[in-house]
Order: sequence, then C-alpha cells, then structure tokens
Amino acid sequence: MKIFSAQQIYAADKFTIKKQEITSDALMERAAVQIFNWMHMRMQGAPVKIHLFCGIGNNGGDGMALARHLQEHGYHIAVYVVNYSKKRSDDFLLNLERLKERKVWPEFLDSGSEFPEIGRDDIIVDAIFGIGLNRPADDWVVRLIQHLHASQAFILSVDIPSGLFMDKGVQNPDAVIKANFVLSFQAPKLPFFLPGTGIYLNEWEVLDIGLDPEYLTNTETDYELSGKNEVLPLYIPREKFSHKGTYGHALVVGGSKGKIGAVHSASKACLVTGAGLVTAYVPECGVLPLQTNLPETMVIADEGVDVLNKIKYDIEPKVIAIGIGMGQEVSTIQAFTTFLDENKSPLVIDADALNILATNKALLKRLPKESVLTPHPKELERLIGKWKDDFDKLKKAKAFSKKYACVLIIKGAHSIVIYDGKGYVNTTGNPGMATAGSGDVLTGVVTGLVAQGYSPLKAAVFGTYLHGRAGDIAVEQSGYQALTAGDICNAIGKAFIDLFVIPKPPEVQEQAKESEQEKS
Ligand SMILES: NC(=O)C1=CN([C@@H]2O[C@H](COP(=O)(O)OP(=O)(O)OC[C@H]3O[C@@H](n4cnc5c(N)ncnc54)[C@H](O)[C@@H]3O)[C@@H](O)[C@H]2O)[C@@H](O)CC1
Ligand SMILES: Nc1ncnc2c1ncn2[C@@H]1O[C@H](COP(=O)(O)OP(=O)(O)O)[C@@H](O)[C@H]1O
Ligand SMILES: [K+]
Repeated sequence: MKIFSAQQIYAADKFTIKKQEITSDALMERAAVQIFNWMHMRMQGAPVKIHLFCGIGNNGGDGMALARHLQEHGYHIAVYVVNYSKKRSDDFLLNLERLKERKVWPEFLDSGSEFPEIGRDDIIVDAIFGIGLNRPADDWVVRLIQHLHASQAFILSVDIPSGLFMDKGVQNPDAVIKANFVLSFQAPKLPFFLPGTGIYLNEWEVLDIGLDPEYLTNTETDYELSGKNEVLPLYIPREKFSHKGTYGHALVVGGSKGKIGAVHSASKACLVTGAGLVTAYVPECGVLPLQTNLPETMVIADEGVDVLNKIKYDIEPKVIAIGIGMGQEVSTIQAFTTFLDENKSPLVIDADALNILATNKALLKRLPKESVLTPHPKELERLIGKWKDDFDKLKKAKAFSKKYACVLIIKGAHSIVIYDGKGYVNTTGNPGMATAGSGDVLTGVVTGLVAQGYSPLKAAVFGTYLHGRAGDIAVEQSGYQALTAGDICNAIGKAFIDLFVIPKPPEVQEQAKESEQEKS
C-alpha cells in the first residue's frame, strides 16, 4: 500500500474532482459519510454524547458534515468550532451553513473561551487540524487539547491526530491529540509508523473515499507499506526437482566467547528460512556448542580461540552474514578489514560489524553493492550521525544508502527498509520482540532469502515481514514478556504457511472464537 505525502493527496483530490466532474464539497461529503457509516455501524444509535471539535479548514469541514449526519440519525451531539484563524475554507463554511439550516448551532471557541465539560464516557471527534497543519498550534488550542485529554473520553481523530505534521516531528508533545482511533482517508499517513509520532495513536483504519485509481496507481511514492499483499508476489516457490544446491550456501560469520548464541540464532534462522546449506564461522570456542546444538549447520573454526582473528575459509558462499556477537577486539577489526578487501560475496551486515564500520567509515567504500545493513537505532546513529526527528533520520538514512549503494533495514516497531530513495515500512511485529537475539534471527532470515536467490532489497523487505509475522504468531502462545528469539525462529515456518492462508471474514472469525470459548 502506498503512503502518500500531503502534496500528493492534495493533487489526488484535484485530479479526482476534475476527472469525476464533482465538487470538492462532494468529496468532503463522501469522507463524512464514510466516517458516519463507520461510527453508526459500531454505535447503533447509542445515546452517548458525541463532542465534535472542528477546525476551520477542510478537516473541520469533515467534522461539520459528520455532525450533520449524526444529527439526522438522532445522535446526541455537541459541535464546537475551534476558531483558530479567520481563513476559513469554503467547504467548511458550506457545511457550517448546512448545519445551521438544521438548527444546530455550534459553539465558537477562541482564546478567551471556557472549555466545555466532557464526561469520561463521552466520545470526542477530533477534526481540529488535518494534513494541512503548517505551524504549531496556538497556546489556547494546546490548552484545549490538554482539556480533551484530561476528560479521558475516547478520542476518534479524523484523518490524522490533530497537531501531527505530515513531514516534521513533534516539538511540543502537549500540542498533539492522543487518538484512541484514527480514521484516515484513502491511505495511511507516514507519521503513523514512526517512533516519535506513532505514539499519538493506538489504532488506525483507512476509509476509501474514492480518489481516482489512475492517479493513485500511477503516482510514485517515497514510502510504501509492506503487508501480506505486497510481499506475497516476492515469494519464490520451491521446485520439485530442486536440491540443496539450488537454495544456496550461506556463511554466518561472528561470535566470540560468551556470544556464540548469536551465531546459533542467525544460523538456525537462515536454515529454517530455506537456505540449502549453512556454515557458521566462529572462534574455536564456538565449535562444540554449535555442533552439539545445531547439527544441521556446518562449522568452520577460526584460528582464534575466543575471538575471530583471520576469517579464512575455502568455500564459496552465495551470501555471508557477518557481525553478530563478533565483538570489536583489535584482531577482529583487522580480520574484518582484510575480509572486506578480499570478499566477493553479497553481505548482510549486523551488530559489531556495523559498529566497526561506523568507527572506520573508510571501510564502507569496500562493501559490495547492495549489501544489507541491519542497524537498530543506536547502531544507525553511529553510522549516520544524530538526527533532529524521525523525518530527518529517514532523510539521512536515504542519503547514506545512496552514498554506499546499500540496503538499510532500520529496525524498530515498524522496521523500515531503505533503498534507492524509497522506504518500505513493515507492518508485522510486536513489542514482545524487543528481546535479546531477535535481531540475530532477522539477520539469519534475510541471509537465508538471499541464499535462495532473492535480491537483497526483496530479501530485506520480505525477511522483515516474515520475521515480524513469526513474532506475531509465536507471541500468541508465549505472551509478550516470555517471547524469546528462539520462539520467533521456531515460528518462521508458520509465517511462510500463513502467507497462503486466506483470512476468514470477520463474522466467521467471531463464530470460531465463540465456539472455542464454549469448548473451554
Ligand atoms: N483526499 C482527502 O484526503 C480529503 C481530505 N479532506 C480533509 O482535508 C484536510 C486537509 O484540509 P486543509 O488543507 O484545509 O487543512 P487542515 O484542515 O488540516 O488545516 C486547517 C487550515 O488552517 C491553517 N493552519 C495550519 N496550521 C495552523 C495552525 N497551527 N494555526 C492556525 N491555522 C493553521 C492551514 O492553512 C490550513 O488550511 C484533510 O486532513 C482531510 O480531513 C476532505 O475534506 C476531503 C478529501
Ligand atoms: N516494539 C517492537 N515491535 C516490533 N518489533 C520489534 C519491537 N522491538 C524490537 N523489534 C524487532 O526485534 C528486532 C530487535 O533487533 P536488535 O535490537 O538488533 O536485537 P538483538 O541485538 O538483541 O538481536 C528487530 O528486528 C526489531 O524490528
Ligand atoms: K484531525
């Protein structure tokens, strides 16, 4: 699914209005009807008080139009105009008039107003600012936002939580609505997925307001969401007459005394992702544990007993993962430097190898093109420097990926794969995965995919999806706290199988849940 910028959404509006020969007000009406239907289906006429806070732009216009539909269906509403500017949009004014014609008189709020009382069990519709926010909200609007939060009522935001910018981070956390739910038009917005801005919403859903499909299909976006629909076409089926040679030999280089488990996790993940052969390259101390615990993996011992000293082997791997649990001893840094000089295989680079690269930036030029780098935020900062906010981080990450022609996987709650100026935002995963070794599993998964012939970019996008999906499947058994990297690894097979499961319609899922409950 594409993630459009604010400018692209405005352009899509224009294009749609022209092509479908409709007015902008008709488009606003569609948006409002969609929100109304969503609410009406859930509320079924419940006599809950709904407070609609509407700005004076088109987001506010949506709120006004929604208020009209709610009123027509007998809902108990109170409408407020958050009167932060004299520059009211035409469609806002039109919908304000329509409301007045129905004898609904909104209360106008400004800097001198006393704010309305809101009950804890009431519902707030937040239509104050939409994607048009272009400067921080005035102090009194910030106070209003705080007032809304203090009520503890459920907040439903229209399009985007008010106060979030489409292309900038949050400067004043008090100036942003914390939405329980966001109904966003046509496509989700980038700030929903970034750690500094995604915290302002719990859940989101997209409402199709019928923007022109031609425009949406033909417009290239800087970001895309990677869900099942997007990764399924990447899947390479296994052939009947294939053999282990078909699926590539992966080499996993890393480990040091006390950190051999990292190589174990990555090698196992590589195997269960489908690599034909996996060899682990570790210091001598790692040979016995690996041979004992992971007999399917071959092991080559470095001349170093506790740390890597040489990185010499006589196989020709299709892909090499390097860095996990490797440490940064002087001899290891030297071995890694020499390795980069001599290596011809595609690389997946993680952990200590990333840290060595960050402190010896000249080495970055020696990476083969399309190397995959898998930094967590701290490792990323060492590579690209400090950032002002998430958007600045993405800009710097794109520049870095371009400069070194590498694929970056920025790990986190929504890992983002960066390559060739584009970002692919992952949709799977859960907070249970914030646990030791889960990154090692990701490295193994991506490496296993490259071994089988996936391009590095596809391996990064597909691998990140599979890894998160495996975490989601495993967490159902373990719960967040008890989830381990091993559990994620063990669920990778199920994550593959799940790719081909067609989701049951919600009512069938509900019935299945009920019959489960009856059984227990
Ligand atoms: N294709 C779509 O997605 C559609 C979007 N619509 C709505 O239109 C919204 C965008 O509307 P607008 O462009 O009118 O903008 P907003 O309603 O988001 O912003 C309000 C206006 O106030 C001004 N402003 C921005 N920040 C301010 C601040 N801090 N203090 C005072 N004034 C400020 C801006 O100039 C802007 O025009 C969307 O979020 C959505 O709700 C719908 O009405 C129709 C279709
Ligand atoms: N809150 C979260 N939601 C989803 N995925 C997460 C979350 N926290 C961590 N992860 C995932 O878990 C992995 C953690 O990697 P990393 O920090 O390198 O761990 P380690 O070094 O212990 O292996 C990444 O793939 C990341 O995307
Ligand atoms: K809003």
